[in-house]
Amino acid sequence: MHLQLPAPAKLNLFLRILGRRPDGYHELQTLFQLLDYGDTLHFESRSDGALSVEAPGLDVPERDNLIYRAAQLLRTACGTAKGALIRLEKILPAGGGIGGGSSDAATALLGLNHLWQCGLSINELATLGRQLGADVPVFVHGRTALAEGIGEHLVPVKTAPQHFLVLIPHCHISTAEIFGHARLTRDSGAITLAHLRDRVLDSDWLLNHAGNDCQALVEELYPETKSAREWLQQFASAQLTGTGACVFAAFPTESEARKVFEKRPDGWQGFIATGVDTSPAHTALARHISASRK
Ligand SMILES: C[C@@](CO)(OP(=O)(O)O)[C@H](O)COP(=O)(O)OP(=O)(O)OC[C@H]1O[C@@H](n2ccc(N)nc2=O)[C@H](O)[C@@H]1O
Ligand SMILES: Nc1ncnc2c1ncn2[C@@H]1O[C@H](COP(=O)(O)OP(=O)(O)O)[C@@H](O)[C@H]1O
Repeated sequence: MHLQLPAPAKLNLFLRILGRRPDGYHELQTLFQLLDYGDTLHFESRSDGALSVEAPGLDVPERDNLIYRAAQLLRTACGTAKGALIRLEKILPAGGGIGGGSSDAATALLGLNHLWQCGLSINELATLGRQLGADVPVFVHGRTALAEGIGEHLVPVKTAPQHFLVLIPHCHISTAEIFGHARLTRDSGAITLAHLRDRVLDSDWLLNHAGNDCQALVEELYPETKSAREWLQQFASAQLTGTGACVFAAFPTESEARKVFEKRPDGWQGFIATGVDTSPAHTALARHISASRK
């Protein structure tokens, strides 16, 4: 059987760091905005039980690929000896703060749970995904959401329809490096969830008041992220996503976003994407399941 599923990117429309836990992880408040843009995974089931992941262009050994690790975890959890060939069409930059690796892992869990008929619930898949990274559960649940804890307490929200211009500076930023840095702001006051929920439709409030606590440090360590944000800031409020490196701004229409994108300096990379409430991976899997029942 062949199955093709998207692995969408996310943006952190704001990111507040409330403190550090004894295990070194940080308590956050963030808004994960899912996008209609991302990688694609192609799955083929294999009868010989072998598992392989092809990821042309991605400089990660096969066994370290989050897709491979997700597949192994799922095989153990559901006690199957079935195999698969998974091919990754990678367009999201690694270390960009847009969740590419985490989303690939989540799509692998969703796709293989179906292909291998494991029958795990979304909550069970999210718990497995958490072992791979703090960002994996939001992609498994597949809803744009406010997140607390280390990103695992999720409250789905609807955001204003928006088109995002995302710039990809030429640097790869390690999440662990930023969270381990002595000068990271990690004492933001918590905002109550109800208060946050009232403001998710207000993009100016999000960008101007909620902010991203990683941004000042990341801009100091990686000045190319600052140059990208300052350039974008000429046209709309612009901000870093996650621990970087990507920066983004929101526009009411796609054509406004595109007009600004076309003005970017030579050699600058990026993309335009629309915010979505539901993950395209969930939509595509539901469509596949309903088509195969006919
Ligand atoms: C903070 C976010 C916001 O989206 O940054 P980005 O990676 O997207 O930039 C994510 O939640 C990251 O999630 P993810 O990239 O899956 O993180 P993990 O692999 O679990 O952790 C990488 C490292 O970051 C640190 N870390 C991560 C999440 C967190 N809430 N507190 C932390 O201190 C830990 O040091 C950990 O060793
Ligand atoms: N399928 C994958 N796609 C991208 N990165 C992966 C993948 N599997 C493992 N990785 C590793 O995970 C790291 C973080 O990737 P990614 O999730 O794209 O960045 P970020 O957390 O900044 O959004 C990469 O630098 C890479 O070493």
